[in-house]
Amino acid sequence: MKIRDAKVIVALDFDDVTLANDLIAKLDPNACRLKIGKEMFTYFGPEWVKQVIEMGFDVFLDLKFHDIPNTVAKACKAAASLGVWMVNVHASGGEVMMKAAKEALDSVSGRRPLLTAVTVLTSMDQEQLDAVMGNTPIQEQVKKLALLAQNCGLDGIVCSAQEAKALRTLVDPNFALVTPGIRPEGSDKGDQKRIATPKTAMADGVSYLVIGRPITQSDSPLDSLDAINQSIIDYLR
Ligand SMILES: O=C(O)c1cc(=O)[nH]c(=O)n1[C@@H]1O[C@H](COP(=O)(O)O)[C@@H](O)[C@H]1O
Repeated sequence: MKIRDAKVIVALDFDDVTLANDLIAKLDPNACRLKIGKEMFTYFGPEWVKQVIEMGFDVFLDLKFHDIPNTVAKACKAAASLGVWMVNVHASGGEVMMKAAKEALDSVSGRRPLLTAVTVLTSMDQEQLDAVMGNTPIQEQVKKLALLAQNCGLDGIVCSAQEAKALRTLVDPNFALVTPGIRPEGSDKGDQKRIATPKTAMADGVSYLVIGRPITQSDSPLDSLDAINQSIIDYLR
């Protein structure tokens, strides 16, 4: 199924590159984008990332950089050299770090990856956030980091779809809301806490839906992706 400007980013969290490549070979770059995260990058490295990009896919390199500004800036530049479509940092790294990342990407020649910032991980609920942050409501923390990221010139944030509706009234219309924790009706939550269905996420204004296990671990990943894309098309109609 081909859809224009694919909204689904399939999270490839495999420890076996053959399994990942088998799935990628069946996927259509017009029907989804791909996310390569810490596990696969650590096992299979930048050359494999380049191979996936050469197959025509937009790749979100999800390494969630969080370090001193100089280190994060250089890491972002390294990510850009691979030709990735999107790269992310942790917004809690702060203003100086995010601006350094943005400046580093602005200085690269050719296509510059989108730069997004993780706000509050979708695996966290209020109780977990309280344990690290004191008593700040999740929604408020996400809003604060979203505005900080936007003011630093980033292209968007990673948040849960549960915050999307409120954020849409706050951030620029083209500021990307990238939302993991997407669970089609009836699928297993796993370790995700702040979840939403693809349809609700779209209705609440998200830009991209990051979906891993509900697709990659399903009996028929292609059918699962098609069903999600169809629900998005139905919503957009
Ligand atoms: O940055 C991310 O992509 C991310 C941020 C976040 O807050 N929560 C989150 O789940 N992710 C990633 O999104 C993917 C979600 O995968 P599933 O839970 O299998 O759908 C994983 O690869 C996570 O690393």
